[in-house]
Order: sequence, then structure tokens, then C-alpha cells
Amino acid sequence: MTSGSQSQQRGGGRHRGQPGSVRQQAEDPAHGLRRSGKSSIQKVVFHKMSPNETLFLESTNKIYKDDISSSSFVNFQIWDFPGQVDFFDPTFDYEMIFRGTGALIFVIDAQDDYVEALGRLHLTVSRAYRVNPEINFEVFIHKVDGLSDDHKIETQRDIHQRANDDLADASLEKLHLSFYLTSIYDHSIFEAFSKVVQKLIPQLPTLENLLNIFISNSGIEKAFLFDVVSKIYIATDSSPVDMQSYELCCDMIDVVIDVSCIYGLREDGSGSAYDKESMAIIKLNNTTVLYLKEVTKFLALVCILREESFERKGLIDYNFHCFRKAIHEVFEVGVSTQRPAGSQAVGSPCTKVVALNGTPRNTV
Ligand SMILES: Nc1nc2c(ncn2[C@@H]2O[C@H](COP(=O)(O)OP(=O)(O)OP(=O)(O)O)[C@@H](O)[C@H]2O)c(=O)[nH]1
Repeated sequence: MTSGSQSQQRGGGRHRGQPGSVRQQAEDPAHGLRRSGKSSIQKVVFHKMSPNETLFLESTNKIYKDDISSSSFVNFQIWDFPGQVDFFDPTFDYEMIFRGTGALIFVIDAQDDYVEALGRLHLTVSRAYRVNPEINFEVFIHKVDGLSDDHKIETQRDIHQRANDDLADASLEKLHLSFYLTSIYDHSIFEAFSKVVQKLIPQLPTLENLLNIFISNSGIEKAFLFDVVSKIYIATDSSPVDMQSYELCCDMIDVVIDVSCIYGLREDGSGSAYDKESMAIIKLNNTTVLYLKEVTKFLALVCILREESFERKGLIDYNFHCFRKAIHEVFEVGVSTQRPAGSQAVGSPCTKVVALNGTPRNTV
């Protein structure tokens, strides 16, 4: 298995009549050694597969491209490169793949001997960097559920050190690697993916700013803007994220979607489990309130606040209304500055495209 994946972003597509459904587009080719967990990550994050089911996944034996575009704000194309494929084979056009890539995720199995994986990481990132220095290089130190806390930190330090030493030896100090400890058995994989995706969203500072204004005027403690299908948070306010809050909000999305699937669809099964009407309030027994509301076809705002702040629900609802409108405007403005469809070179997935904020951006 090859460990690692590349994700790419292009300007989002426009969906007329659905101002909130403008999406970021990304491609995410995964590389890494055999059985490092690439397909599992993809299935768990984007296809709601339960982690235990991944035990039965067969090894990928050809390049597999998965388009998440129809269901998610993040219009990912994930490319899973089987571990046994030598993608530096001269017949394999890696330049084409890397030229427009936004991010490359390299998955290392932390439960295995990672010396070979480090060699492969170095080869992959150095080649990719020479083709496109704009790529964000992300290293998932994966399967850390099997390690003790001390062992996790030691493994991360060791991988970090060796990978950067290899880069320094090759005079590639400018190539920056980001490291994440991940597992499909907890929320760490969603958190890591959230951070990777956030780097690809040009409007992130605006979104954070809007969230800051919203929470400070509404007495809210923490707010996340979630891609509902993947439970990736595409933005949050600037207060630090603690894993428990994030997990609580992820669980709320699951509850809302599950209840809606059971009781919210029409009798003939038509309708959608998540739509304009979607909203939920859950009061916990520790004076905490969870508040979820639909923002766009793909995005939901999930907030955590204290019971006493929730007494001003009218104010929160009004502020939310303003926030929702602003989010729609952010994406509307971005889209109106995009090139007209069809202006990209035919057959070239790596053409320069205009991102949602109107800035030209290379994507892979
Ligand atoms: N303990 C643990 N096992 C994991 C994790 N992620 C994946 N696995 C297991 O690792 C094995 C290999 O996973 P795959 O997703 O098939 O690996 P891959 O990288 O796609 O492998 P190739 O298709 O051969 O390239 C499976 O048995 C998974 O259940 C994890 O976070 N923790």
C-alpha cells in the first residue's frame, strides 16, 4: 500500500438557485505503503463506513478515483493509489497529477516499521514539490489507536525528525511537512481532515471572522461550520478547539441525521434527511446546550453554549439569520468572480482556475 494522498482544490462549482450550495472542489490522491489505511480513511470519512468494517476491505490494486462531489461542500476527488503501484514508473504521468494538486496526504502506518514509508515519503514529496511547490504536504501518522500516549509522541517526534533530516540532506528545507496523529477509531481522522481541507479554503479568514462575530454577540462558547456528510469542520471561531467539543458536535450531527432518516422522510421514502428546515436543540444534563441549524445544502452550524445564554434564544436566532445571509453572500461573491464554465483547457485537470475569492490558483 502506498501511504499518502494528495488533495486538490479548484474554484467551487455554481449551483443556480442554491446560493449555499457553492462548493470547494478538491482532488485527493492517496499514496502510501500497502495496508497503511488509505482506503479505510476514505470510507470512514466520506462513506460512513464503520471502522470495524474496514477490516474486510480488500487491498486496492488499481488507481481508484472517488468523486465526493454530489454530497459534500468539499467537492473532493480522492485518488487512492494502491500500495504496490510504483507511481514513478515512466509510464505514470505524475506531473499531470501533481501540477494542480492542492494538498498531498501521505499516510504512514504507525504500528508498522516506518523506515520504508519514510523513504517513500521523501521520494513522493520531493518529486511533487519539484512539479508544484504550492502543494500542502500533510503526513498522517496513522493507526495510533494501538499506541500509548508516550509512544505516540515519541513516534511523531521521530518521524518528524527523520523526514525533515532527509529533506535537509536534499536541500529541500523550504518544503514544509505538517504532521497529524490519526486513527479511524476516534475523531482524530476527522479533525486532521478538517485541518487539511481548511488550508484549501480561500475564504477561511472571512468564515472565521463571521463565526467570531456571531458567537460574541450571541453568548455562544464554541461554533463549528460543518460539512454535514463528512463531519469535516470547514471553519470554527478563533477560540481553541478541544476534542471533546468537536466530538460532541459530530455526535449531534449523527443524531440529527439518524432521527431525520427515520422520522423525517415522506412515507414513500422520498425527501432529504437534511434540508432547509433542519435544526435541532439538545439540552444536556450539565447545563450545556447544543444548537444546530442548516446554513446551506451541505453546511450546518453547530454551537455549544450555556443554558443561561440560551434564554436569549430570540437573539441567537436573529444573529444566526444574519450569519447565514453573510455566508451565502461570501460564496455568492466568490462565484460571481469565477471564470465562465468551459474556459478551462479541455482534457487538462491541472489548469489554472479561479478560486472562489477570485484569485487564480493552481490545482491538481
Ligand atoms: N488499528 C487501526 N487499523 C486501521 C486503521 N485504519 C485502517 N486500519 C486497518 O488497516 C488495514 C488496511 O487498511 P486499508 O484501508 O485497506 O489500507 P490501504 O492503505 O488502502 O491498503 P492498499 O489498498 O493495499 O494500498 C485494514 O484492516 C483496516 O481495518 C486505524 O486507524 N487503526
